[in-house]
Amino acid sequence: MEQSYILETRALGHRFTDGAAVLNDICLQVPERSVYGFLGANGAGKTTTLRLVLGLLEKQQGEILLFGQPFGRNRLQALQRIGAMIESPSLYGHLTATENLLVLQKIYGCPKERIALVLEMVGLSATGSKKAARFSLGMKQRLSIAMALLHEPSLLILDEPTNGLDPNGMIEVRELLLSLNRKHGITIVISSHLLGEIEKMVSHVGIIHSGSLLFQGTLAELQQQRSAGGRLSLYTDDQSKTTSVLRAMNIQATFDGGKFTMPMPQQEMIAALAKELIGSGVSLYELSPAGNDLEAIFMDMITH
Ligand SMILES: Nc1ncnc2c1ncn2[C@@H]1O[C@H](COP(=O)(O)OP(=O)(O)OP(=O)(O)O)[C@@H](O)[C@H]1O
Repeated sequence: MEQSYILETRALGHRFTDGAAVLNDICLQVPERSVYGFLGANGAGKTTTLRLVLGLLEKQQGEILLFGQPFGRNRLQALQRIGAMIESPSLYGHLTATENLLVLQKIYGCPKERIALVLEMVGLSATGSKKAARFSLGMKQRLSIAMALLHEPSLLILDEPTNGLDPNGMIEVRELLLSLNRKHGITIVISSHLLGEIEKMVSHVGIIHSGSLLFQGTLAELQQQRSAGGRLSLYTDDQSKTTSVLRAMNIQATFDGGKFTMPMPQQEMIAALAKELIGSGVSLYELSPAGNDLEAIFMDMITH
């Protein structure tokens, strides 16, 4: 059975006036109830893609499908089901959290009760008469997310919501998004230029570089892709004895920065290597995958 996507783009392309193409053939596939991390360095094309998806930029090339329907035809119905935060949050600094939400509630015409509900969802119920201008950046981000949630969207599109946050603020936003996804079943598309910031919350990843999608799949698939070409790192107390053991076992390794690295051997070979080293009186400090974290995968993909 063909998988259905809550958001799909087909061969999406874009070029700003007089400029070179900034998006080429972007085919995003965002499964329902996923947390989709849209990753790319500054200028890769994330914001442009998301603006096109939200109809904030006029589509030039390709197709956009939202909730299984072509975007152009069902624009308003689709937008009513999407909450978005593109670039920095725009809040009224002289108003409280509730007052900021009241402004939007009147525009959307949604029930007033939603205000207390979304404040609860983002953990801002207790901010009372405090004006938004006096909120921390993390609180401002959460208020913006509350605003995006007011009309009960089933898809949330957030452009770099952790930008500029300190580690605590990032954890706050991450936990909030995870609970929105798990408890309320909201599909989330979140863009970031830092994989480390979002890898703990995403189920799917799309990596964009210079306007082209380099990878798309589950987080596990991304990790597998890396392990296939992975390396093993070895750190011992005795370089010369270790070199002899490696030679005797016919393992090609390089020595750099106090550690040996080698192409990832089969599991049995790793066990045999550990046994041989210990048997030769070598102290084994570390035997682990090298450069296998997601940040390394990401850097590897965008530099090759
Ligand atoms: N209004 C515009 N006019 C001309 N070029 C633009 C415009 N907006 C973006 N660009 C260019 O399009 C490319 C993609 O920009 P975009 O903002 O989509 O990247 P991004 O991945 O969101 O990066 P960032 O993380 O810096 O926001 C960049 O080269 C950018 O300079």
